[in-house]
Amino acid sequence: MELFQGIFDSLGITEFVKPSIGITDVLDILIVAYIIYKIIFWIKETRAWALFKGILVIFALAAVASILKLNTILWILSNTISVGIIALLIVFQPEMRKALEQLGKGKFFSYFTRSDDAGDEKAAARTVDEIVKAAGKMGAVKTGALILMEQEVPLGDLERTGIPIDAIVSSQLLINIFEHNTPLHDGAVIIRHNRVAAATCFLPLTDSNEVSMELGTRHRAAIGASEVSDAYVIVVSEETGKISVARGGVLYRDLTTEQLKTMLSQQNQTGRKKWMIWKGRPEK
Ligand SMILES: Nc1ncnc2c1ncn2[C@@H]1O[C@H](COP(=O)(O)OP(=O)(O)OP(=O)(O)O)[C@@H](O)[C@H]1O
Repeated sequence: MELFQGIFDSLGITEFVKPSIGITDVLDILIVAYIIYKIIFWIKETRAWALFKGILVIFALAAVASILKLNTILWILSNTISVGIIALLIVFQPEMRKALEQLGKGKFFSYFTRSDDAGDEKAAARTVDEIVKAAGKMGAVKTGALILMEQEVPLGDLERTGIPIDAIVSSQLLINIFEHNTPLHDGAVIIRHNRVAAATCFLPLTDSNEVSMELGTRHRAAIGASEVSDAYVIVVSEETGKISVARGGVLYRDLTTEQLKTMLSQQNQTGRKKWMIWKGRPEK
């Protein structure tokens, strides 16, 4: 303590106030640390990571400009920062919207809002089987298809661009929907709570320049939809018959039906795990 007092004396601070840390301060620090951790994690998961690195470069530039007293650069930086913040909000509107939706529809609320159908493991497994069967059959005859399986993030906005169906998922229904030259074949099908909610839905196209040039708008729409939601997006290529899945902005290409089934079954397991945590007992 004397050491600190000596330091404070040398700095001209006469009164040394002993800091007091209570349980609320510890809680406060833990919450802030958790929020910062989540934000960094979110940045790394989205397109914001590249932008974040860009911002760091600008900060480094500003520091150098400030040390070297490069007034013109400093003036430009200080006058563009407010415009830059608005531009960030516009560019990352889909990511921010997704983050807020996940917050609102997150684990806590999903426990209370989970419908019986969604919790029905058998129905979910049957849905996966029907989708896999349909994808395999459509791939074999090169019928193009685009199917979204809704997860936590609601797809209401995308659903409203299509035609409501509200029917139990079956491979026959899916094959029929995507049959060439039929009224419902264009666009995407949305599956919610093991039911076909809508068809002919229009999805946002990704603007990522990392997407292979050989992929057309169906695949770009699949990636785009997976960027703005946590849906599993299944694509069957009309050109090659190959099956792909887009998830979190990543396209997993050229999957076998077994791989597709394994991938789609993961969502059931995630749901089951959540159920176990909240209920405190294993699901049968
Ligand atoms: N934004 C969109 N939302 C929903 N569906 C779309 C969208 N864009 C294209 N599609 C669907 O994709 C079809 C066109 O696919 P296109 O040939 O351009 O893509 P592709 O990725 O090369 O797929 P494929 O390998 O099946 O040819 C359209 O007829 C339509 O059904």
